[in-house]
Amino acid sequence: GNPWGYGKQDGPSVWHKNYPVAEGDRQSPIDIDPHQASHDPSLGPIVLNYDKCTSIKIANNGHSVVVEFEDSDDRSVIQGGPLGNPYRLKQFHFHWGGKDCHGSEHTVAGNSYASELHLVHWNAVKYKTFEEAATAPDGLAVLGIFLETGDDHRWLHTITDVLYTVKFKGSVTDFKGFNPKCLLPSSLHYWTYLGSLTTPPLHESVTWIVVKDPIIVSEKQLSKFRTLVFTGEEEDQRTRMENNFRPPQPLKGRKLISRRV
Ligand SMILES: CN[C@@H]1CN(c2cccc(OC)c2)S(=O)(=O)c2sc(S(N)(=O)=O)cc21
Ligand SMILES: [Zn+2]
Repeated sequence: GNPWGYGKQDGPSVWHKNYPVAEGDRQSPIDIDPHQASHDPSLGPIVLNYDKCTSIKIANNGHSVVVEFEDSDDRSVIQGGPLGNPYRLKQFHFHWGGKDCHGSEHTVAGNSYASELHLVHWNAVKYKTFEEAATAPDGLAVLGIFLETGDDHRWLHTITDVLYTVKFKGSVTDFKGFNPKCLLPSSLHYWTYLGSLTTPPLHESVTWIVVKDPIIVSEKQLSKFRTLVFTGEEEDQRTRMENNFRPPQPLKGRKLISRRV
């Protein structure tokens, strides 16, 4: 079975037993209090160079649905903002709830969104491999985008229409030609802080960049994520994939910085 999950026995409240860093000083997600954020005028805009990005496959890893990218060169990078150099896009995935009232990992003034999209990037300037970067304090940069329910999202269909092909843990499907730029809101006003992976191994290696404006997706599109299961096809247990989010963690004195566009 899974070494960790989101259930009673293996969920976020017991992760610290196998991953003691869960109680560390820079854990994620956090509750974002917009009034606590300091404005840093020297903080520039986030720049996404995704025009040459190459998506490869979509997979169910038993925790979420993940779209993987070719990351053997600098064809798709994020830079600017708090980042000292370009970080390569490796994958994106989602977290969502069983109902629309919760599902995001970061919260804003205590409020949850229905889902949260994470675009995971790594510092290939300083580190030779993703795995090495994933354990370094400046190794990863994750762009977080909130999803709120409302009208249909015109591009999310490209993903929700193929979710039935990755229903079970371990399933993978070719997924080429998808550019995640179509999943971003128009304004990239963001908050940034130093944190961690929100899943085991919970490495404290992430510069978080959380975009303020949500994208709007329909309840019907979101419900398709809940047709995935945490379990493998060979298992007799079918556990619906939902509520795959970690609750907010203590800020422990960290500075939250905000950048208005
Ligand atoms: C299962 N969860 C993912 C684990 N990953 C991973 C894969 C391979 C090695 C490794 O550490 C050495 C980590 S990851 O870095 O791609 C990320 S980022 C992330 S989130 N929610 O904080 O954005 C979750 C995961
Ligand atoms: Zn995530």
